[in-house]
Order: sequence, then structure tokens, then C-alpha cells
Amino acid sequence: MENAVPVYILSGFLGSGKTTLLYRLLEFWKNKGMRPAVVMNELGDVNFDGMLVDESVPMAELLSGCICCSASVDLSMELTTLMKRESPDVIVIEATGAANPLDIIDNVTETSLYTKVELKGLITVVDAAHLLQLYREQKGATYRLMQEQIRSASALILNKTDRVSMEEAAEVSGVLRKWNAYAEIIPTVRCEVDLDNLLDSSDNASLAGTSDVAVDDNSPGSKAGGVGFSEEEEIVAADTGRAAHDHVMAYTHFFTNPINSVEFETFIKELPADVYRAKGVLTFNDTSGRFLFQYAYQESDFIKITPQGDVRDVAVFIGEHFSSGDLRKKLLHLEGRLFGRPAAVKRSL
Ligand SMILES: Nc1nc2c(ncn2[C@@H]2O[C@H](COP(=O)(O)OP(=O)(O)OP(=O)(O)O)[C@@H](O)[C@H]2O)c(=O)[nH]1
Repeated sequence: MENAVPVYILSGFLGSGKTTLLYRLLEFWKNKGMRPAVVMNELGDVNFDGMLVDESVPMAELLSGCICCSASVDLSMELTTLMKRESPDVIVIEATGAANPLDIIDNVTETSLYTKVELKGLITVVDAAHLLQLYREQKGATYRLMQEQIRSASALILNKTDRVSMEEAAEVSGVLRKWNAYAEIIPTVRCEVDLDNLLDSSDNASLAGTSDVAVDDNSPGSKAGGVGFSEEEEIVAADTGRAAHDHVMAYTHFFTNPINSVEFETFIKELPADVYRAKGVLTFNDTSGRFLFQYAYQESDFIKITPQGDVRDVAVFIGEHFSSGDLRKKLLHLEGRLFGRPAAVKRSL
């Protein structure tokens, strides 16, 4: 398509390294004198990842749900508006880790019928250690979703290879090849990759959405199923009209008081295994400044930040079938307001 703006989709399960790759891509394009724009999608109510993106990068946010489930009009509208308002040279869509990429491919290709955008590639980032663990167990909704994200990719980043041995990296690489015969597989730590090569290989590979890859209609990302709300807390349904990722849930906790950093680290170490991802902005009472906190599969990171605008202390916990009530109690305890009025939102996705 002549003069169409290239669009790349970043896919990959929660915490695999999509945002890490996004930051690299943005720097790469800006260094080439290009104007990239981003569509960011988060399961929670807050766009933590956007906080570290340079303000010069135009950004559209789709919060509190998953683009693959929301009416395609949401994504199409954001793309069209970004095109008109910002005239970018390239657009990246960072999907939530629970997104089914085939639905997003559909949305983008549909948009390209009336807006000058062209889907160039779908880059899937894989957490080597997490996939290996799921592959050995060979079951679960997350496993099937990851499989779909890998199958649909035009390029595969095998990330977090620092968390596996060389033999294990080779084993996971074999799994990726088995599920996707065409995409280049690039092993990385923190998504450090030759980006010219990545984009070239992605551009040259075909996308599963336009080829004949088999898709399991009962897969977790497919549009089916309602969600029951049973907790007594304040509950906000993302949009009951939307299809749901019924295995994935998010709990958002708004903090009123600063907490102790050591106690918080202990709380994080004791998180149930079913909580596989958490992010937040926090103020501690024993150290100065504010922190962007990240947690993925037993590893946590704290980065000192100065959020723009009025950002409350808040943390989002994402996982499967965990007790948000238990997390809430522990967090209220850390805040010293166990019997205070709940300031929490539970969302089923
Ligand atoms: N050990 C290790 N950690 C990594 C690597 N790449 C990223 N991380 C860390 O993993 C966490 C998640 O990385 P993100 O880039 O935010 O992952 P994501 O896929 O965008 O996460 P979601 O947006 O929640 O789906 C962060 O704390 C990163 O610093 C890696 O290669 N090795």
C-alpha cells in the first residue's frame, strides 16, 4: 500500500518483556529522525508503562480491558485519530499480555481498509523460563494463549534467557519452532536485539492472520463466556457487553498511606503463585521519592520516578483465580488501616 503508515503489534504473555522492547523501538525510531506513535493497552486502570515513555511520543491509551475483546471500533478509532492528529511515521500497538493477537490483526487489517495504515508485523515476546515451565506441564489456559501468541508471530523474541540454562534455551527454541515454522527466533536478555534485523525479518515473514494457521476456537482469548462477580468489594465491570478472559483477573489497590519498603518486599515474596504480574506506583515511609514497581514471576524491580501530573499511589495485581480479598487485607495491614473503608477495585476481565 503506497504511503501507508506501518503498524507493528507487540504481543506476548504478561510480563514477558513487551514494554522493554517498546522502549527500545521508540529510541531506535527517534534516533532515525522518525516520529513513532503508540497505542497502549492495559488490563488495569492505570497505564504504568506509559509513565516512562518520553512525552514527545504521541500515545493513545486503551485501559481497563483487553483490545482483543473490546469492540474493534475502539482500536480502529484510536488508530484513525492518531493518524489524523499526529501524522506518525510508524505506529506500535502494545497489546495486553492476555490478548489474542488474531483479533488484533483483524482489527488492524479492517482499519487499513479506510485509513492509510498497513500491518507490517506481529512481534511476540516470550519469557523463556515461563514458557518452559508451562510446556512441561502441558496444560492450562495461559499455555494455550501463549501458543496462539507464538503461532501468530512474524518474529519471535525469546526473552529472559538469563533465567534459563543454555540447554533449556535450546529446548524452548525447539518448542517455538515446532509451533511457528516461519518466524525468526531471536534469543535475548532484556530484549536487546539488532532492531534493523528484527524489523526486516518481521516484515519478510507472513502473518498468521493472513495464512492458514489452525486456531482453537475454544482458546482463552476467543470471544466467549461471562464472568460472575462474587466479591463484596466495590466492583467495576470492564464492560459487561465485552467478551471476557475468564481465567485472568486483576485487582487494583489504591493506597492512602505510605508503606514500609521492607514489609512490602516481604509481601511481594509471599505473593501466591497465581499472581504472576504486578505493577504500581508507591511511596515508602522509610525512603524518599516515589517508585515504579514491577513484578513478574518471582522477580521484582523498583525504579525511582517522578510521575507527571496527579498520580495516586496504586498497584495492580494480575493473575488467575487468586483471592483479591486476601491481598487487600494484607495491603490494608501494610498501610495501617486494616479496618478502614475499602479503597479497592476488583475487576474481572
Ligand atoms: N531477568 C529478566 N528480567 C527481564 C528481562 N526483560 C524484562 N525483564 C523484566 O521483566 C519485567 C516485565 O517486563 P515488561 O517489559 O514490563 O513486560 P511486559 O510484557 O510489558 O509486561 P505486561 O505489560 O504486564 O504484559 C520488568 O521488571 C523487566 O525489567 C530479561 O530478559 N530478564
